[in-house]
Amino acid sequence: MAKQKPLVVVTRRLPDAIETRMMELFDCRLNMDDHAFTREELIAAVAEADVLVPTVTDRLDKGVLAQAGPQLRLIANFGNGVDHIDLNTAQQRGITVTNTPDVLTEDTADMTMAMILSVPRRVSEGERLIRSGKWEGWSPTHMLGHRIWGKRLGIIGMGRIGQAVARRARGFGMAIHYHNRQRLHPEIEQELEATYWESLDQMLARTDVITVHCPHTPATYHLLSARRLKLLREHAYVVNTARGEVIDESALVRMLQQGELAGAALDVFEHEPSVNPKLLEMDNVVLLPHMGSATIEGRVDMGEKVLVNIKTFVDGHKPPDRVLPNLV
Ligand SMILES: O=CC(=O)O
Repeated sequence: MAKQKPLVVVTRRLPDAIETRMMELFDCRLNMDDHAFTREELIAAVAEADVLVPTVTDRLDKGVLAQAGPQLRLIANFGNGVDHIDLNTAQQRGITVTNTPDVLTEDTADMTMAMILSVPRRVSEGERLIRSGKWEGWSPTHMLGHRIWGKRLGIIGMGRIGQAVARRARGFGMAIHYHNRQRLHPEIEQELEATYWESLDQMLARTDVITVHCPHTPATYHLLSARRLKLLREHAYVVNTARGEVIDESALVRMLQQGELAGAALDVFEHEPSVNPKLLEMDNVVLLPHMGSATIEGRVDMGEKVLVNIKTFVDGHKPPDRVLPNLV
């Protein structure tokens, strides 16, 4: 890199310790009021930056990346998912892309487990009742939910997060089923006592709770389509801490409205930050504002990864968490 200190543009506020270190290492432009960048601001950033540190709220599509200056060599994403970045265009332009895997696995799995428990056991509903001041005391038939123990969990996408969810769910007495492009190594499958379904359709028809852990790619867009959602049984629950786009959200809402599903717990949405208003009216739905990896420890670890990726890259080495160029 020609300049001594590369210009690093960071699109959102990061934990203090990370921003401080970032400013020591690089010539940094931070976003002090933490607003989500507009398209114009993103275009200005890619036109100028040597390194861009975006997040999931920045749509780096073909049009934006087409305006990148030749000096933009690295997009060091703060986050695991890179579906907001047009990887084809980045590849054509020879831009390296990194992400922050591993460090958010356990936090996201914890949140997923909380969501798996929350709808069948009516956690949010109960809390709302107390806050409304209308609770009249315990009764044997009041606020009955459904047992989780002994139920079948269907995991779509058995990567790091899917496996971490499987480990937790086994502790809650759930039977683990999964669908993945590739079958797990037999040793891991055995350790998790997991049943592999090559056919997603077949798994959907046989499980009680479905949880999504695959990335959003062109191949997984609406993987849970209207047709596939219909394969779920009426008592089934759908949990999503991955990406909203993997589920046909309108079809999901229709089914919930018609009582064709028992409930859903959603941390991600197809058109974030908008949430389908019909979901807001449903008691059997738990809604969270994309908080899967939102722990202080996790966000600091993610920031550390971003620092390491940038530093190794500007020092002329291959950054550890490369999404592009592909490792293969
Ligand atoms: O959603 C958050 C991430 O992809 O890290």
